[in-house]
Amino acid sequence: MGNLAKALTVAGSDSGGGAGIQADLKTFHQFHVYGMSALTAVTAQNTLGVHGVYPLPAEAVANQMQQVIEDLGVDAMKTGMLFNVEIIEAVAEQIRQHQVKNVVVDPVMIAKGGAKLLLDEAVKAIVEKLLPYTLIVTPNLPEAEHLTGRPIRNVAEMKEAAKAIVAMGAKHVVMKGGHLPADEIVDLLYDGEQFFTFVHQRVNTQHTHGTGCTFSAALTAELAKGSTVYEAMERANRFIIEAIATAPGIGRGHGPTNHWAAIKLSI
Ligand SMILES: Nc1ncnc2c1ncn2[C@@H]1O[C@H](COP(=O)(O)OP(=O)(O)OP(=O)(O)O)[C@@H](O)[C@H]1O
Ligand SMILES: Cc1ncc(COP(=O)(O)O)c(N)n1
Repeated sequence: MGNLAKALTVAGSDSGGGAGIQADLKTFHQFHVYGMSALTAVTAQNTLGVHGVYPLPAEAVANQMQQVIEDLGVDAMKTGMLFNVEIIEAVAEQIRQHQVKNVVVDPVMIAKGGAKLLLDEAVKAIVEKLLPYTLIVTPNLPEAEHLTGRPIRNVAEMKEAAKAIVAMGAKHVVMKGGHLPADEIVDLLYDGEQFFTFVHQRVNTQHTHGTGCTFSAALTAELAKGSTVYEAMERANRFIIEAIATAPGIGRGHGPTNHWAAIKLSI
Protein backbone atom coordinates (compact mmCIF):
# COMPACT_ATOMS: atom_id res chain seq x y z
CA MET A 1 0.00 0.00 0.00
CA GLY A 2 3.08 2.25 -0.04
CA ASN A 3 2.07 3.86 -3.30
CA LEU A 4 -1.68 3.83 -2.76
CA ALA A 5 -3.34 6.28 -5.17
CA LYS A 6 -5.70 8.79 -3.53
CA ALA A 7 -8.60 10.64 -5.14
CA LEU A 8 -10.99 13.30 -3.91
CA THR A 9 -14.53 13.98 -5.10
CA VAL A 10 -16.16 17.36 -4.49
CA ALA A 11 -19.83 16.69 -5.21
CA GLY A 12 -23.36 16.32 -3.93
CA SER A 13 -24.84 13.35 -2.09
CA ASP A 14 -27.37 11.20 -3.96
CA SER A 15 -29.31 9.36 -1.25
CA GLY A 16 -30.21 6.75 -3.90
CA GLY A 17 -26.52 5.87 -4.27
CA GLY A 18 -26.40 5.84 -8.09
CA ALA A 19 -24.90 9.27 -8.81
CA GLY A 20 -22.98 11.98 -6.93
CA ILE A 21 -20.56 11.28 -4.07
CA GLN A 22 -21.79 7.71 -3.68
CA ALA A 23 -21.16 6.77 -7.33
CA ASP A 24 -17.75 8.43 -7.19
CA LEU A 25 -16.56 6.65 -4.03
CA LYS A 26 -17.83 3.26 -5.21
CA THR A 27 -16.02 3.76 -8.52
CA PHE A 28 -12.76 4.92 -6.89
CA HIS A 29 -12.88 1.82 -4.71
CA GLN A 30 -13.47 -0.42 -7.69
CA PHE A 31 -10.36 1.00 -9.35
CA HIS A 32 -8.35 0.30 -6.15
CA VAL A 33 -7.99 3.99 -5.41
CA TYR A 34 -8.44 5.44 -1.90
CA GLY A 35 -11.53 7.69 -2.04
CA MET A 36 -12.12 10.93 -0.12
CA SER A 37 -15.00 13.38 -0.33
CA ALA A 38 -15.96 17.01 0.20
CA LEU A 39 -19.74 17.25 0.22
CA THR A 40 -21.31 20.30 -1.49
CA ALA A 41 -25.00 19.52 -0.99
CA VAL A 42 -27.39 16.84 0.15
CA THR A 43 -30.11 15.72 -2.25
CA ALA A 44 -33.15 13.66 -1.32
CA GLN A 45 -33.10 11.50 -4.43
CA ASN A 46 -34.01 8.08 -5.78
CA THR A 47 -34.34 6.49 -9.22
CA LEU A 48 -37.57 8.45 -9.80
CA GLY A 49 -35.96 11.86 -9.37
CA VAL A 50 -34.63 14.61 -7.11
CA HIS A 51 -37.08 15.43 -4.29
CA GLY A 52 -35.06 18.06 -2.42
CA VAL A 53 -31.76 19.95 -2.64
CA TYR A 54 -29.97 21.21 0.48
CA PRO A 55 -26.67 23.01 -0.27
CA LEU A 56 -23.91 23.34 2.33
CA PRO A 57 -22.18 26.65 3.12
CA ALA A 58 -19.16 27.29 0.85
CA GLU A 59 -16.97 27.47 3.95
CA ALA A 60 -17.86 23.87 4.82
CA VAL A 61 -16.82 22.73 1.35
CA ALA A 62 -13.50 24.60 1.54
CA ASN A 63 -12.77 23.23 5.02
CA GLN A 64 -13.39 19.62 3.96
CA MET A 65 -11.06 20.07 0.99
CA GLN A 66 -8.37 21.74 3.06
CA GLN A 67 -8.35 19.03 5.73
CA VAL A 68 -7.97 16.12 3.33
CA ILE A 69 -5.51 17.82 0.98
CA GLU A 70 -3.19 18.96 3.79
CA ASP A 71 -3.18 15.65 5.65
CA LEU A 72 -3.85 12.75 3.27
CA GLY A 73 -2.80 14.27 -0.06
CA VAL A 74 -4.70 14.13 -3.35
CA ASP A 75 -3.30 12.57 -6.54
CA ALA A 76 -6.37 13.52 -8.57
CA MET A 77 -9.73 15.12 -7.87
CA LYS A 78 -13.08 15.59 -9.58
CA THR A 79 -15.94 17.97 -9.15
CA GLY A 80 -19.61 17.09 -9.67
CA MET A 81 -22.64 19.02 -8.43
CA LEU A 82 -21.35 22.43 -7.22
CA PHE A 83 -24.72 24.21 -7.12
CA ASN A 84 -23.80 27.88 -6.64
CA VAL A 85 -21.19 30.58 -7.33
CA GLU A 86 -19.93 30.68 -3.73
CA ILE A 87 -19.13 26.96 -3.72
CA ILE A 88 -17.42 27.15 -7.13
CA GLU A 89 -15.25 30.05 -5.96
CA ALA A 90 -14.32 28.21 -2.75
CA VAL A 91 -13.36 25.05 -4.68
CA ALA A 92 -11.26 27.00 -7.20
CA GLU A 93 -9.48 28.79 -4.35
CA GLN A 94 -8.57 25.50 -2.64
CA ILE A 95 -7.23 24.11 -5.93
CA ARG A 96 -5.17 27.27 -6.43
CA GLN A 97 -3.82 27.46 -2.87
CA HIS A 98 -2.79 23.79 -2.75
CA GLN A 99 -1.83 23.54 -6.43
CA VAL A 100 -3.95 20.41 -6.84
CA LYS A 101 -3.05 18.58 -10.06
CA ASN A 102 -5.17 16.26 -12.22
CA VAL A 103 -8.45 18.12 -11.78
CA VAL A 104 -11.47 16.63 -13.60
CA VAL A 105 -14.53 18.87 -13.83
CA ASP A 106 -17.86 17.20 -14.60
CA PRO A 107 -20.00 20.33 -15.14
CA VAL A 108 -23.18 18.81 -13.68
CA MET A 109 -26.12 21.13 -14.39
CA ILE A 110 -29.47 19.33 -14.56
CA ALA A 111 -30.47 15.86 -13.29
CA LYS A 112 -32.21 13.48 -15.71
CA GLY A 113 -35.60 14.33 -14.22
CA GLY A 114 -35.03 18.07 -14.79
CA ALA A 115 -33.99 19.23 -11.28
CA LYS A 116 -31.40 22.01 -11.22
CA LEU A 117 -28.10 20.92 -9.68
CA LEU A 118 -26.38 24.17 -10.74
CA LEU A 119 -27.96 27.62 -10.60
CA ASP A 120 -28.11 29.43 -13.98
CA GLU A 121 -25.82 32.26 -12.89
CA ALA A 122 -23.16 29.74 -11.78
CA VAL A 123 -22.34 28.50 -15.33
CA LYS A 124 -20.19 31.62 -15.82
CA ALA A 125 -18.29 30.88 -12.60
CA ILE A 126 -17.45 27.36 -13.80
CA VAL A 127 -15.97 28.87 -16.97
CA GLU A 128 -14.12 31.75 -15.34
CA LYS A 129 -13.01 30.27 -12.02
CA LEU A 130 -12.69 26.52 -12.54
CA LEU A 131 -11.78 25.79 -16.18
CA PRO A 132 -8.34 27.46 -15.92
CA TYR A 133 -7.36 24.77 -13.35
CA THR A 134 -8.98 21.89 -15.23
CA LEU A 135 -7.06 19.01 -16.79
CA ILE A 136 -10.21 17.38 -18.24
CA VAL A 137 -13.74 18.81 -18.43
CA THR A 138 -16.45 16.24 -19.24
CA PRO A 139 -19.64 17.94 -20.49
CA ASN A 140 -22.56 16.08 -22.00
CA LEU A 141 -24.11 17.85 -24.98
CA PRO A 142 -26.63 20.09 -23.14
CA GLU A 143 -23.84 21.11 -20.74
CA ALA A 144 -21.46 21.88 -23.64
CA GLU A 145 -24.24 23.98 -25.21
CA HIS A 146 -24.60 25.98 -22.00
CA LEU A 147 -20.84 26.46 -21.67
CA THR A 148 -20.41 27.66 -25.28
CA GLY A 149 -23.82 29.19 -26.03
CA ARG A 150 -23.99 27.22 -29.32
CA PRO A 151 -26.28 24.42 -30.48
CA ILE A 152 -24.64 20.97 -30.93
CA ARG A 153 -26.46 18.71 -33.40
CA ASN A 154 -23.71 16.50 -34.82
CA VAL A 155 -20.09 15.40 -34.39
CA ALA A 156 -18.75 18.36 -36.39
CA GLU A 157 -20.48 20.75 -33.97
CA MET A 158 -19.16 18.69 -31.03
CA LYS A 159 -15.63 19.34 -32.33
CA GLU A 160 -16.28 23.08 -32.70
CA ALA A 161 -17.62 23.23 -29.14
CA ALA A 162 -14.62 21.27 -27.83
CA LYS A 163 -12.28 23.83 -29.40
CA ALA A 164 -14.24 26.68 -27.79
CA ILE A 165 -14.06 25.00 -24.36
CA VAL A 166 -10.29 24.47 -24.58
CA ALA A 167 -10.01 28.15 -25.51
CA MET A 168 -11.74 28.91 -22.17
CA GLY A 169 -8.82 27.34 -20.29
CA ALA A 170 -9.46 23.61 -19.86
CA LYS A 171 -6.50 21.50 -21.06
CA HIS A 172 -8.64 18.61 -22.40
CA VAL A 173 -12.30 18.12 -23.18
CA VAL A 174 -14.14 14.83 -23.14
CA MET A 175 -17.50 15.49 -24.77
CA LYS A 176 -20.03 12.72 -24.19
CA GLY A 177 -22.25 12.13 -27.16
CA GLY A 178 -24.94 10.07 -25.43
CA HIS A 179 -27.54 12.80 -26.06
CA LEU A 180 -27.33 12.63 -29.87
CA PRO A 181 -30.20 10.42 -31.09
CA ALA A 182 -28.27 7.56 -32.76
CA ASP A 183 -27.58 3.85 -32.21
CA GLU A 184 -23.87 4.53 -32.14
CA ILE A 185 -22.60 6.88 -29.44
CA VAL A 186 -19.57 9.04 -30.22
CA ASP A 187 -17.53 10.30 -27.26
CA LEU A 188 -14.84 12.81 -28.16
CA LEU A 189 -11.47 13.57 -26.55
CA TYR A 190 -9.74 16.80 -27.55
CA ASP A 191 -6.30 17.75 -26.22
CA GLY A 192 -6.07 21.17 -27.83
CA GLU A 193 -4.43 19.74 -30.96
CA GLN A 194 -5.93 16.38 -31.85
CA PHE A 195 -9.36 14.76 -31.70
CA PHE A 196 -9.80 11.14 -30.66
CA THR A 197 -13.21 9.55 -31.12
CA PHE A 198 -14.52 6.61 -29.09
CA VAL A 199 -17.49 5.03 -30.82
CA HIS A 200 -19.69 2.33 -29.30
CA GLN A 201 -23.12 0.80 -29.67
CA ARG A 202 -25.87 2.30 -27.47
CA VAL A 203 -27.19 -0.11 -24.84
CA ASN A 204 -30.99 -0.15 -24.93
CA THR A 205 -31.76 0.50 -21.25
CA GLN A 206 -33.44 2.98 -18.91
CA HIS A 207 -30.81 2.34 -16.23
CA THR A 208 -28.48 5.25 -16.90
CA HIS A 209 -28.74 7.16 -13.65
CA GLY A 210 -25.31 8.51 -12.71
CA THR A 211 -23.52 7.56 -15.93
CA GLY A 212 -21.79 10.94 -16.12
CA CYS A 213 -20.66 10.78 -12.45
CA THR A 214 -19.46 7.17 -12.71
CA PHE A 215 -17.56 7.84 -15.94
CA SER A 216 -15.76 10.94 -14.61
CA ALA A 217 -14.91 9.14 -11.35
CA ALA A 218 -13.30 6.32 -13.37
CA LEU A 219 -11.32 8.93 -15.32
CA THR A 220 -10.16 10.54 -12.06
CA ALA A 221 -9.19 7.20 -10.51
CA GLU A 222 -7.01 6.35 -13.51
CA LEU A 223 -5.32 9.76 -13.40
CA ALA A 224 -4.64 9.23 -9.67
CA LYS A 225 -2.86 6.00 -10.57
CA GLY A 226 -0.64 7.83 -13.05
CA SER A 227 -2.36 6.96 -16.34
CA THR A 228 -2.13 9.38 -19.24
CA VAL A 229 -5.26 11.25 -20.25
CA TYR A 230 -5.71 8.94 -23.27
CA GLU A 231 -5.27 5.76 -21.18
CA ALA A 232 -7.67 7.11 -18.53
CA MET A 233 -10.26 7.91 -21.23
CA GLU A 234 -9.92 4.48 -22.82
CA ARG A 235 -10.38 2.64 -19.50
CA ALA A 236 -13.15 4.88 -18.18
CA ASN A 237 -15.01 4.43 -21.47
CA ARG A 238 -14.79 0.63 -21.27
CA PHE A 239 -15.85 0.75 -17.61
CA ILE A 240 -18.98 2.86 -18.15
CA ILE A 241 -20.12 0.79 -21.14
CA GLU A 242 -19.81 -2.39 -19.08
CA ALA A 243 -21.45 -0.71 -16.05
CA ILE A 244 -24.46 0.29 -18.18
CA ALA A 245 -24.71 -3.09 -19.93
CA THR A 246 -24.77 -4.94 -16.58
CA ALA A 247 -26.89 -2.48 -14.53
CA PRO A 248 -28.56 -4.21 -11.57
CA GLY A 249 -32.03 -2.98 -12.55
CA ILE A 250 -33.11 -1.70 -9.13
CA GLY A 251 -35.60 1.07 -8.35
CA ARG A 252 -38.79 2.00 -10.18
CA GLY A 253 -37.26 4.67 -12.44
CA HIS A 254 -33.84 5.26 -14.00
CA GLY A 255 -31.78 2.74 -12.04
CA PRO A 256 -28.05 2.96 -11.24
CA THR A 257 -25.24 1.42 -13.28
CA ASN A 258 -23.14 -1.52 -12.08
CA HIS A 259 -20.33 0.02 -10.04
CA TRP A 260 -18.67 -3.40 -9.74
CA ALA A 261 -18.14 -3.57 -13.48
CA ALA A 262 -14.37 -3.14 -13.53
CA ILE A 263 -13.77 -6.62 -12.10
CA LYS A 264 -14.87 -8.10 -15.42
CA LEU A 265 -12.45 -5.81 -17.24
CA SER A 266 -9.63 -6.80 -14.83
CA ILE A 267 -8.42 -3.20 -14.63
N1 LIG B 1 -27.43 3.90 -23.39
C1 LIG B 1 -26.09 3.93 -23.38
N2 LIG B 1 -25.37 2.90 -23.86
C2 LIG B 1 -24.03 2.91 -23.87
N3 LIG B 1 -23.31 3.93 -23.38
C3 LIG B 1 -23.94 4.99 -22.90
C4 LIG B 1 -25.38 5.06 -22.86
N4 LIG B 1 -25.75 6.24 -22.28
C5 LIG B 1 -24.60 6.86 -21.98
N5 LIG B 1 -23.52 6.14 -22.34
C6 LIG B 1 -22.12 6.47 -22.11
O1 LIG B 1 -22.02 6.92 -20.77
C7 LIG B 1 -21.14 8.04 -20.68
C8 LIG B 1 -21.92 9.21 -20.10
O2 LIG B 1 -22.67 9.74 -21.16
P1 LIG B 1 -23.93 10.66 -21.02
O3 LIG B 1 -24.06 11.39 -22.32
O4 LIG B 1 -25.07 9.81 -20.54
O5 LIG B 1 -23.44 11.61 -19.89
P2 LIG B 1 -24.31 12.43 -18.94
O6 LIG B 1 -25.51 12.92 -19.66
O7 LIG B 1 -23.39 13.40 -18.31
O8 LIG B 1 -24.72 11.42 -17.86
P3 LIG B 1 -25.80 11.79 -16.78
O9 LIG B 1 -27.08 11.54 -17.50
O10 LIG B 1 -25.51 10.83 -15.70
O11 LIG B 1 -25.62 13.21 -16.40
C9 LIG B 1 -20.61 8.27 -22.07
O12 LIG B 1 -19.35 7.66 -22.20
C10 LIG B 1 -21.63 7.63 -22.97
O13 LIG B 1 -21.06 7.16 -24.15
C1 LIG C 1 -25.94 14.57 -6.34
C2 LIG C 1 -26.03 14.36 -7.81
N1 LIG C 1 -24.98 14.64 -8.60
C3 LIG C 1 -25.06 14.43 -9.93
C4 LIG C 1 -26.20 13.93 -10.53
C5 LIG C 1 -26.27 13.75 -12.03
O1 LIG C 1 -26.52 12.44 -12.40
P1 LIG C 1 -27.73 12.07 -13.39
O2 LIG C 1 -27.72 13.11 -14.50
O3 LIG C 1 -27.37 10.71 -13.91
O4 LIG C 1 -28.98 12.11 -12.61
C6 LIG C 1 -27.28 13.64 -9.66
N2 LIG C 1 -28.43 13.15 -10.16
N3 LIG C 1 -27.17 13.86 -8.32
